[in-house]
Amino acid sequence: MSILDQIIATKREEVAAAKARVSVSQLEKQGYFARACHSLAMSLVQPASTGIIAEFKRKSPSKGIINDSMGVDEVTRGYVAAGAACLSVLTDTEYFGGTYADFDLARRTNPNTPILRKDFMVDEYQIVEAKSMGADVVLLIAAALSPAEIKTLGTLARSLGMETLLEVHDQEELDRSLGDYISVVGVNNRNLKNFSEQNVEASKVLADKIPAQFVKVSESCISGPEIIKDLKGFGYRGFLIGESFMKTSNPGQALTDFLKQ
Ligand SMILES: O=C(O)c1ccccc1NCC(=O)[C@H](O)[C@H](O)COP(=O)(O)O
Repeated sequence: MSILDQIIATKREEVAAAKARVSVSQLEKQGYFARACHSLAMSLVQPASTGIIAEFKRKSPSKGIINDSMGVDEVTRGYVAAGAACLSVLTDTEYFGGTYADFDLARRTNPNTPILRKDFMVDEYQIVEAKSMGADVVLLIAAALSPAEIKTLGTLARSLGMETLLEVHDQEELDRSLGDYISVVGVNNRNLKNFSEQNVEASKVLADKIPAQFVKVSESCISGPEIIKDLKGFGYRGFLIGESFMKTSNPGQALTDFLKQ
């Protein structure tokens, strides 16, 4: 069983437990459910946008502990001050050390910035939950979902006013997953089945395969500003970065330094 299969199996158990605790109709009455969302796509295409989607990430299956000493409020405030176009906040606890409380604090700290709920979405319940948490964008990972599941989850997310970030790693995933329920296409440079790649080749290979109407985002393994310059030449407008910032003692400053070079 790959790590992705393990994560998805755990996620299905967690969702079943969450459904037993809080019903969909309760979710629809609470939190930020009625809030209007910010647009990730619009934020990325602004002429002055940095394109950076800055991630709060404590640990990961590929790297282990990255940063377990800093708070989400301090880190995300630093990211936004440095010019992040969007925040990404992990809500998976088991594998990434994120929590719903992290998301809530990021939302309250940064009311005017789009925030991606970074988790493994496998059930419509999580889409409603994301809206009630105050998410603007949800992630749909093609390696973990069938085309029918992507359509169902994406259609629901869009009907609730959120955007969808479709994540693919190769052309087969891209070709079977696109639809009008997808807002933005992200190429994950990391192969989630075996963590083999540590470069951004996947983004380069897929750049001209992504239809022009979708804003392109490159995700993972972005270790320096020169890589962003290179990817911009391939048409990328968004750059999802976690570890490079989170492994420093001041992630906001690390983003500032990235943007200066
Ligand atoms: O990061 C992992 O090890 C990982 C393992 C299994 C599934 C997903 C995983 N990462 C999710 C991500 O998409 C990254 O957190 C995100 O793109 C930022 O990547 P990085 O800049 O390399 O931290």
